[in-house]
Amino acid sequence: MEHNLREAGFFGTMEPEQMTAKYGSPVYVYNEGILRSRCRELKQMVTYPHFVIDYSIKANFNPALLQIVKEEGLEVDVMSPGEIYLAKMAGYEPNQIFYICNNVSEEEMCYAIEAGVTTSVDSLSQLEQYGRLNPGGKVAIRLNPGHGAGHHQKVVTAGKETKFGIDAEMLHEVKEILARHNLALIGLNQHIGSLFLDKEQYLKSVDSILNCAKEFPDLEFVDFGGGFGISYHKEDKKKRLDLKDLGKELDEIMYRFAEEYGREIIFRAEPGRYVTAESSVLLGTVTAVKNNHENKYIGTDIGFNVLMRPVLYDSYHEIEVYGKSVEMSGKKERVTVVGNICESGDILAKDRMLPSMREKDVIGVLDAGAYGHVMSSNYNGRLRPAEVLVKEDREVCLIRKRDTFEDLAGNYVLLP
Ligand SMILES: Cc1ncc(COP(=O)(O)O)c(C=O)c1O
Ligand SMILES: N[C@@H](CCCC[NH3+])C(=O)O
Repeated sequence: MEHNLREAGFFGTMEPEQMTAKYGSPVYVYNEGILRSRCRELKQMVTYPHFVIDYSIKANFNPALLQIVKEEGLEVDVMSPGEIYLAKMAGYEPNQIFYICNNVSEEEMCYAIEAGVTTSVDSLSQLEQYGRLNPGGKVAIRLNPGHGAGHHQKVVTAGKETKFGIDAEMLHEVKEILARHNLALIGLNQHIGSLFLDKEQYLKSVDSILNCAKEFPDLEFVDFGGGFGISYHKEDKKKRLDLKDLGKELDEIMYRFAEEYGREIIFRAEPGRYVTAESSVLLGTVTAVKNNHENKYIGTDIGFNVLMRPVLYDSYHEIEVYGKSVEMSGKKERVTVVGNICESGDILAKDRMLPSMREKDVIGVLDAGAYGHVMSSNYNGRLRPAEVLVKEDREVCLIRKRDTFEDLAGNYVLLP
C-alpha cells in the first residue's frame, strides 16, 4: 500500500485542506524534522575535522529556515548583497558568510567588503575590480575545472560553454593581479553544476581544484562546490546520493592533501538543493477539470509564477492528491496538470497517471523546497504564496506572509 506524505505525518497537526484555507492557496509547507535531518547527514559525512558545509541559500533563503540551518551548524554561501542581508537577518556573522559572486558591480562588491564577508571572484576582470576596491585585502577565486554536470544544460556551471570561473591556464595572470594589488589569495572554490547523483564528476573536479591549490602555499580553504542531488521520482527515492560513500572518498583525499600541503586547511562544500528540497510540499487547489480534444486537463492555482522548475527545465515533481473524494474512489486517470497563467507552456505535469480529481481537491507538489519560492514571481499580477513551517512538535507556524495587493502595488509610482 502506497503512503502519501499526509499519512506519513508531514503536515503535523493540520490537514492540507486546513492549511490552504488558513494561509491561502497555493502555500509552501516546510517540515522542520526533514530539514534538520538533511543538515545532520551533511555535517556527518566526513571525519576530517575542518570540513565546513556552506548551505547555498540561493536554493531557499527564508530567514526562519536559515535560523534552523544555522542551529544545525551549517554556514552559508551567498550570491548577492540581498542574500548577505537575509543571512545576517537570520543571525549569521560575517565570518560565516561566503560571497561567491558573478559579474557584480563595484557597488555590490563594496557592500560585501564593508560587510566583512569573504568574497570569491570568478574572472580576471572582477579580480582587478576587487584589487582596486580593496587593495591589500584577502580574496578567493572561483576556478573552472573544465567540465561540468547538471540535470539540465541551464544549470551546468563549469566547462567551456559556461560563463563561470577562471580557467586553470590563467593562474599566471591571477598571480600578477594579486601581486599588483597586494592581495592575499586565501581560498579556491568551484561549482560544476546542480543535481548530481553520481559522485564521479564531482570527484574529478575535486582532483582538478586540488592540483591548482598546490600552486598557492598560503590558502586557508578549498571549496569543492555544491550540486548534491536528490531523486525527484518516487520510484528512485530509495536510490539516494550516498553521502557516506562520497564522504569516505573525500576524507581520503582531504587527509592526503593536508599531509602533502603541510597543513590541515579548511575544506568546504556548498550544497543548496540537498538541504531544503525534500523539506517542502507546495500545496495548491484544483480549480477546473476539463477535456480538450484527447487531453484531460486539471486546472490548478499553481502557475509557473509559483513553481518555475517544470517550465524552465522540464523538471519532474511528484504530485499527491489529498481530496476526500480521491481516497474513496481510488481511481486513476491520465491527465495534464496546468496552472492559471496566460501561457500554453504553463504545465506542471504532463500526461501523468493521477487519482481522478474534482474541483476544490487539494494537491501537493513534492520536493519543492529548493528553487521553489525563491524563483516565484508576481507574473500575471498573482500573489506570491505564504510559507509555513511544521515544527518538530507538529505545530504549524507562518514563516512568510502571502503577498497582498498592497505588496503588489507598493513600489509603483503613479504619474502626478
Ligand atoms: C556557486 C554555487 N554554489 C552552490 C550552488 C548550489 O547548487 P545545488 O543547489 O545544486 O547544491 C550553486 C547553484 O547551482 C552555485 O551556483
Ligand atoms: N534553479 C536550478 C538550479 C540552479 C542553481 C543555481 N546555480 C534548479 O531549480 O534546479
